[in-house]
Amino acid sequence: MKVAVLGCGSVGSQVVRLLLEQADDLEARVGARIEIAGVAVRRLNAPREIEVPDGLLTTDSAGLVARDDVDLVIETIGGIEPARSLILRAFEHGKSVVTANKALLAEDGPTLFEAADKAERDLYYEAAVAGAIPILRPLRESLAGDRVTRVLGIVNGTTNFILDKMDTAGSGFNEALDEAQELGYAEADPTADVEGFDAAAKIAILASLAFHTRVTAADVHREGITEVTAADVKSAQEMGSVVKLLGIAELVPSPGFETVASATSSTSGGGSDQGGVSVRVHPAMIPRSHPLASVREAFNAVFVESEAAGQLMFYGPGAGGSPTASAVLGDLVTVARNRLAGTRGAGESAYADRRVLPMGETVTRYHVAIDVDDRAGVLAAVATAFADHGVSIQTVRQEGRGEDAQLVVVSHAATDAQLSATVKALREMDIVREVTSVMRVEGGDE
Ligand SMILES: NC(=O)C1=CN([C@@H]2O[C@H](COP(=O)(O)OP(=O)(O)OC[C@H]3O[C@@H](n4cnc5c(N)ncnc54)[C@H](O)[C@@H]3O)[C@@H](O)[C@H]2O)C=CC1
Ligand SMILES: N[C@@H](CC=O)C(=O)O
Ligand code: NA
Repeated sequence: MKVAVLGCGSVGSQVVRLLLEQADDLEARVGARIEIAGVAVRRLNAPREIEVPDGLLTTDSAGLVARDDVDLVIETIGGIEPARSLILRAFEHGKSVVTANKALLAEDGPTLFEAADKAERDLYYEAAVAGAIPILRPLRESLAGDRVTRVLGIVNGTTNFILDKMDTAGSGFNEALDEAQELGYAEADPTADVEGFDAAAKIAILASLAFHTRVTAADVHREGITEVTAADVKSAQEMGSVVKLLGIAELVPSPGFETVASATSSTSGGGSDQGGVSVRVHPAMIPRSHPLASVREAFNAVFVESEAAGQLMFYGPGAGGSPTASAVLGDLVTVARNRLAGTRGAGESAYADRRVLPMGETVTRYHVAIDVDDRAGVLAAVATAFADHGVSIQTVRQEGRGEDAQLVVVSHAATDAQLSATVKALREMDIVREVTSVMRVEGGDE
């Protein structure tokens, strides 16, 4: 079998290395030798991490994917174009495709799935979410008989590294970002990481698979970590929590349904049901006892809750050329085997067609730290602001006295709209000097 590799950057170069170094083992596992037909690059003599054998490099990516002798195409160029056109062209010419491209899948996955269906070929993309960690195949295959209710993920290595440094070394945001860039985790332009775009693409892909529906990056409520301050991190520490950038996808029962289980058990013949989904990326405080709190440095983890299996956690390296290439090669073995057997894996499963809730309707909890005047009636006034917006308080503690008095309130679950209206009202109160920290709370009791 012949494989075309598109792109020879961090991931593509490691894919080529593994294809060459492990050719004999791959042959034994697949049942056919996998040879590289060509490696498409932008410039033939650019510096590369590996030496590509003579005659394989080409700048004609469109020609390579259409070649008659090519069976399989690996796309590691990234971005929307020309990656999308090349993948569509590969399907038009009957190739099976493996890609690491989360941005493209999250923006325009359905176009790719439809092309794969029409061509009756495979489209596999394990590397696109959390790098080496097997998470898409478990959702698509291992958990296909269960009902997933929630996915919580630390799916961006750069932001986890920054938040971890702020927590453990007391680093400031910029200092931690500089270190992440020096260590090669962050992109040269780290906007996609720190503003949550990368995590948003990944949680859109996870939500689609977990809930058998279509969720695109545009559906995801997204907040990055640029506003996270040392005060937020300290406030989290004081309540035994840690700040993480979380990708969250959860099944939400429709009004009138008591639980997710009752909503989903109403499934009709066509498979659609009454539950919607909330899909979001934002910083959140989680208790240090939660398994995700132990995910340090640039590691990733995806915590899955399902009705029958209960809680599962998938952990490991979510970025880097070699770990990501491991996931690409795993997919390659599967699609090559399928091709030899004249079959294909499961395609897109989007039968449930669920509504994506606006953030205002999403039920969350807030941690709010407020600098206040330390005098009689202040606590009651603050509590009233919460009550006026229908938000119940779980805990309040006071820190400091006089000029330094601070109230730290953790709410019970309420809609995000109720909670943000409460914070707005607090900011307008005379007794409130400053609202110093507002952050959502996840992973604890409601
Ligand atoms: N680097 C990582 O840790 C991870 C990357 N990914 C995904 O893997 C993909 C590749 O990422 P990286 O290797 O990190 O990016 P990269 O920027 O290191 O490599 C992309 C390569 O594609 C080349 N390229 C651009 N246009 C081309 C064209 N028209 N024809 C041929 N080559 C072209 C570029 O010159 C570059 O060498 C992206 O979709 C990324 O999101 C996924 C998980 C982790
Ligand atoms: N920049 C990403 C790389 C992989 O997706 C990250 O930091 O996780
Ligand atoms: Na993965």
